[in-house]
Order: sequence, then structure tokens, then C-alpha cells
Amino acid sequence: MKKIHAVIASSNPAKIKAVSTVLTELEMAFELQSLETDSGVSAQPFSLEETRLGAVNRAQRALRCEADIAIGLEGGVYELEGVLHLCNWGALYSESGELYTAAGAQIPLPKSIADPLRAGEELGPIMDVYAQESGIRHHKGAVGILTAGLVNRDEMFQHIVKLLLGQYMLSGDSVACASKHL
Ligand SMILES: O=P(O)(O)OP(=O)(O)OP(=O)(O)OC[C@H]1O[C@@H](n2cnc3c(O)ncnc32)[C@H](O)[C@@H]1O
Ligand SMILES: [Mg+2]
Repeated sequence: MKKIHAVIASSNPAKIKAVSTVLTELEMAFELQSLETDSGVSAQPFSLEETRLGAVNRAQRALRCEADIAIGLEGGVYELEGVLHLCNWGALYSESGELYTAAGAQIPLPKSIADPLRAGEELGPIMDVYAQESGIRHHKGAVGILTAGLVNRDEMFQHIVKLLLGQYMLSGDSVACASKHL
């Protein structure tokens, strides 16, 4: 069975856990490397386009370490009918240069979170103040706080990783097919 070499373009534990959980569930032989890459967008993306681009840039930059696949995951916010929403995007680049993208959960943000975001603060620290906890971005995330723990950030990213890997496996572009019983 060929071992798939995957890179996740972040050192955020919620993102690393999402990828390793999905690869483990798929019973793939894999090696997962974590590599911090520049997203090439602002620290707090403020539109669907910017959030998606952050994920794509991360994946593209992470592929430079000669992996079979590189995955970028990015959280952001965007405005819908006057309400700021959390949004999440993922991108997967295969070693042959094919790009796969997918969006994940979106959920409205309360005004007390949206106001400081509009004033230029980052969501991570705002969430820590809001929930009176520390390092929320690294585990349950805003989505975990806003769903009473029913969907934590790593679970939310797992869904995106499945959407990415599923498209990649279907494409025939995939060492993943050889590495798994598909
Ligand atoms: O180290 P990286 O990979 O950059 O991880 P990050 O937590 O900064 O995550 P993103 O860059 O993808 O997210 C962009 C911003 O939105 C924040 N953010 C996004 N989703 C969040 C969530 O569910 N909970 C807390 N903060 C979140 C995050 O803290 C950043 O300020
Ligand atoms: Mg970040």
C-alpha cells in the first residue's frame, strides 16, 4: 500500500486534527506534515472570496515541499443581509497541480462579536473575551462556542477535508486511490 504524503498548511491543532482524523477514518496509509505558510490574505479575511483565496494560497505554498497533496484551510467572515457570518474554506492541491476547493459551515455572528470585527480586531481574540476562555481558535473555535459545543472547529474542518479528498479521489489524479481500498 503506497503511503500518501500530505501537508496541512498550518500549525493550528484544530486544522491538523481535522486532516489526521479524516485520513485515519479512510484507513489510508499516510504521513502528515504540518507546515506554516503565509495565507497571502489579511489575518482576518472579510469576504468569501478572500477566505477562499487564503485557503488556495496556503495549499499552493505548502505543495512546495513535494508532498502528494497539500491542504489549506482558512476561516473568515463575510456580510450577508447586513449580518456578519463566519465562513470556512478549504483547498487541496495535488502533486500534479490540480486544485480542488470546498466551503464549509457558515453561521451568523452576534452583534457583540461582529462590532469588534468591524473595528478591525481578529476573531480569535474576540472569541476568547466573549467566552472567557483562552485559545479557542485552537480547539472548539467560534463555531463550537456558537453551537453549544455541538460542532467544534476540528469537526467543522473535517467536513471540508472530506469534501476535498472526495473530489480528489474521484478524479483519478490520486495516489490516494492506490493507498486505499477504493
Ligand atoms: O494558524 P492559522 O492556520 O492561521 O489558524 P487561525 O486560527 O489563525 O485560523 P485562520 O487564519 O484560518 O482564521 C482567520 C481568522 O479568523 C479567526 N477564526 C476563524 N474561525 C475561527 C473560529 O472558529 N474560532 C476562532 N477564531 C476563528 C482566526 O483566529 C483568525 O483570526
Ligand atoms: Mg490565521
